[in-house]
Amino acid sequence: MIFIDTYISGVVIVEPTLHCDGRGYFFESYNQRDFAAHGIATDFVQDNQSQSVYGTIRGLHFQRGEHAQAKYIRVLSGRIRDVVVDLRPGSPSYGRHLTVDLSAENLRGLYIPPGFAHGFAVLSESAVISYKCDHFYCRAAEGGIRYDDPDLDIDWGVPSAAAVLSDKDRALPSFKEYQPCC
Ligand SMILES: Cc1cn([C@H]2C[C@H](O)[C@@H](COP(=O)(O)OP(=O)(O)O[C@H]3O[C@H](C)C(=O)[C@H](O)[C@H]3O)O2)c(=O)[nH]c1=O
Repeated sequence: MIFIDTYISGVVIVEPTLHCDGRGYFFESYNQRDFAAHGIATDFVQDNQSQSVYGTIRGLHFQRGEHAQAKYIRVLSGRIRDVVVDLRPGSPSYGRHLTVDLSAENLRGLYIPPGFAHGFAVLSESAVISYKCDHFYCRAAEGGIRYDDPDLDIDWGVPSAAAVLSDKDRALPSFKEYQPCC
């Protein structure tokens, strides 16, 4: 697998090595040794999977403090625009965001270290994503920032009239209002 560093330190695109033959293809979708060789120590404890219809925006979410999660996201079907916002105190890219389109066609994965708000928008009719987390879900530690925050000004690739969000996400605070600590 090939690791592509991005302009936000620690956020890495992962391109698998495909092995094709007359039956189809095979690739290693995750390899702890290869991640470590790229300087990414991983100890994932939970796998998540979600399916969403076109226009769904899930996020921007994070877990606070000791519950902060590193994630490794892949798309099993469809296409998404994945978005990360750097919330790491003191980071030179604090408050900057990165968008990466991931799909079942490009097979790209995205590794996100702890300290980021994460979300994605579904650009295809439907999308199924699968992602690894290195800390367990903790509802009490959940936080978030609204997807349409004017300061972040994120292009989700979905017209706002088509956006499908949970009530929880519609009620998230702005970047200015969110409380980063603890
Ligand atoms: C995240 C999570 C949720 N849940 C339960 C809680 C709710 O009853 C239900 C749906 O949760 P939620 O609406 O928070 O799901 P998403 O909007 O997909 O949240 C995720 O969206 C963005 C993209 C993320 O990166 C996070 O992993 C996560 O916040 O699943 C669990 O049981 N375990 C979990 O790990």
